[in-house]
Amino acid sequence: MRGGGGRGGACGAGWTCYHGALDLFLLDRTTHGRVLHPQPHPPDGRADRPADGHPARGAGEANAGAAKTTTLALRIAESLARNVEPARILALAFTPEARDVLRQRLLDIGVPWDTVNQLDILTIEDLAMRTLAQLEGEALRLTLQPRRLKTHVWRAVDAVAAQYAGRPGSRFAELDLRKSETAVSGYLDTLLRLKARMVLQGEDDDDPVEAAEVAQAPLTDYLVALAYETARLDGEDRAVFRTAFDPTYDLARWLRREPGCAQAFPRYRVVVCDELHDMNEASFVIVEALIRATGAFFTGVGDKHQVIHDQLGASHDYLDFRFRHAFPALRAYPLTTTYRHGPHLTLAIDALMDNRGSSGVPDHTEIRQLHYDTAEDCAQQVVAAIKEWKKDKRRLEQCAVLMRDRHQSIALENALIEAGIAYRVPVMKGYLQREEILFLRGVLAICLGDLRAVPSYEVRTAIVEALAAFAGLEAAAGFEKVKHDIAKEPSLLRGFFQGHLGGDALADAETAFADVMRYLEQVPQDSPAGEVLAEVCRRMDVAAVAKRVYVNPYAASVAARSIDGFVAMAGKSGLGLAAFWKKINAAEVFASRKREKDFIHLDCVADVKGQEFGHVIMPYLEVNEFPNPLMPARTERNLFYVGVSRTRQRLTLISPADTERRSVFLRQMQIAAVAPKADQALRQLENKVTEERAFRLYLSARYEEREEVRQLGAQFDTVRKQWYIESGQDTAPFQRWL
Ligand SMILES: Nc1ncnc2c1ncn2[C@@H]1O[C@H](COP(=O)(O)OP(=O)(O)OP(=O)(O)O)[C@@H](O)[C@H]1O
Repeated sequence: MRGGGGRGGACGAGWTCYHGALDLFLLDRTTHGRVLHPQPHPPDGRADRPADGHPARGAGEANAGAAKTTTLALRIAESLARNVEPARILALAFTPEARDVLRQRLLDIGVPWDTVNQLDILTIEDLAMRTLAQLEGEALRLTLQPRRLKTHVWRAVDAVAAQYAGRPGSRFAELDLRKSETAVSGYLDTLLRLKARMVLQGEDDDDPVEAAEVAQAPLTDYLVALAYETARLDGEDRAVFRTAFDPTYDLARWLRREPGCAQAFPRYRVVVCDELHDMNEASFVIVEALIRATGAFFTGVGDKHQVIHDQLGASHDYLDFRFRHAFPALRAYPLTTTYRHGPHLTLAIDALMDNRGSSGVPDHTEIRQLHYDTAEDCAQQVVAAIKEWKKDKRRLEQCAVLMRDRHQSIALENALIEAGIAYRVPVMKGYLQREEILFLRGVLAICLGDLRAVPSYEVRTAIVEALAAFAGLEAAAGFEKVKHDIAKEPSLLRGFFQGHLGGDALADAETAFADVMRYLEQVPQDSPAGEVLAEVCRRMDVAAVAKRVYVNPYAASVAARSIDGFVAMAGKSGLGLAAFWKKINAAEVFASRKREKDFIHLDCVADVKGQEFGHVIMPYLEVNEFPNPLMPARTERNLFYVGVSRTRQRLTLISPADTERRSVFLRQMQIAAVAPKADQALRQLENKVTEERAFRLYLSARYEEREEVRQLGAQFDTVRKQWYIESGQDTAPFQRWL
């Protein structure tokens, strides 16, 4: 049973390596973050050993890269080595990205593929869906888009109006009931917060005025939330519809009401949970019930500075005291040394977060700063930073461009395409495939009568969907079928939308799309693309349409900025409609080509939690971009921290040439001020390594030779990622690697 996956040079050996790595990890007293063990003994009853022997500290210091995920992977590997069946091990995370990183880390430390596949590695939402399906006897279906929830919110508003409003002298007389896009978004935000915190009472329970006060929600929002939930649950246990997070909430409700439901959880013996800083009340109810019902040995890790989902009720309270309160036998171990980057970045991050951490990596992690005047200039700097990395003979796949938001990707993607640099966009779609841009592509396709030029069937379908969403036609009868018909036979596109011109759907639509269609009918095909798209946006008042489509003002503002960027790009290209259409379709072919190597990652910071890259490039570090003024200041700082702390070897920060316009975070990192202290810390680490080297002989063995050297008695240095033998050891068997 040998390790299947793994990065070149990482542990990569089989079972015994788990013990080797685990022992090394446990004996090393410089680890980081926070590890919680509610039960004192692992499954086989052997006394558990603390990560660093320290008693729990009050608030718990935490840094990124302090081996939290690795600790969980090792805990699982250790359990497997002690013959716990894989099917009785559960690894939990809060986001799909964190779940995938945990899975990859197991492969990295050498757990074989087939064993990893037998483990349950789930998000809490996955677990909730699976358990609810079992309790309810059928698979769950989710409604995912907020705009589809709008009618439910409107009905809830009507229900509240019918029940309370206008009662003279009543304390409900001043209810502020509205149905605008902004109001709907506000109601949905409050609803999510109330559910995440589990503070929404039943309709017949307490006095709603008092309940709203306790829940710290405006009375109107609270009543709308109550009416919405009453309709969603239809007075029954089973939900009439569910959107994201509802499975977690519904399972938590079941468990509170009928604790016996917890018997539906499989009989896990070992449960680990990553990113506990993302925990909210509903998730906590589930995890607590799971631990109690199964009696599993639990290990959880978290870092309070990585709380970026506070709109979902995430809080470090769970990490700090809720677990301790629920499980008095819990033991907490601080993890305070990062193994991801050297002291220069560690100390700059400490200055940013007002934290005290240290580094265990004897390397000078470079922090480079570049500056720009315009968005395009910034994108060119990104290209230059990538080329420099390549020139230094580093792998492109180790390079990630991390943005605050997706609207920034237009200039970046164009610059990458122009420079012939391949890129991957794992969570965030490339800009050409995002809904608001698909809408504009749809406009071009109608104008030129050339949807056929889009090679992918899925993208053609998505274009028709986006056009319908922006035109307010999604709900038109038979649209589902029509959408696929058009994708199969692209020539139907124009006719479909023209068909609505004289008819009722478009004429009555709340958007000005009918006017746009009439404009497109007569626009000359050799018109400049930028002008046509700008006119379409003006006629439609596209910012207002984005608010209707995306409901949430923040999401709408990002979409509107994305559209502005695309129209500006069309204008700057100076191309006519046909030439611009050809150019973007060719760009899409380039961007969506599948590649196994020689590509960089392009993603939003919020979506790369848990991951790490050799070179992190953070562009557009300017006022009004990062921090984003629409979001809470603390969350923005945490998000920036998540971004910079993904770095292993090099961090490139790109900000405006004008110092006034630079992001406040750059100043807060105090990069120059901490450098002398970092130099000193680095020297100490290097001395330590030199001392260790006096006792170690490092081997030049390659990854493929790991088994051979291991069997001959070599050991693996996880920091240097290199095999070695002790100085007194017989060197004869190792001559060819010395
Ligand atoms: N004992 C160790 N010695 C050397 N390297 C280690 C050790 N433990 C972990 N690492 C390496 O340190 C890096 C960071 O580890 P890991 O991803 O587990 O940290 P984390 O605390 O989960 O990070 P984050 O929360 O920021 O995502 C990884 O590359 C891992 O292989």
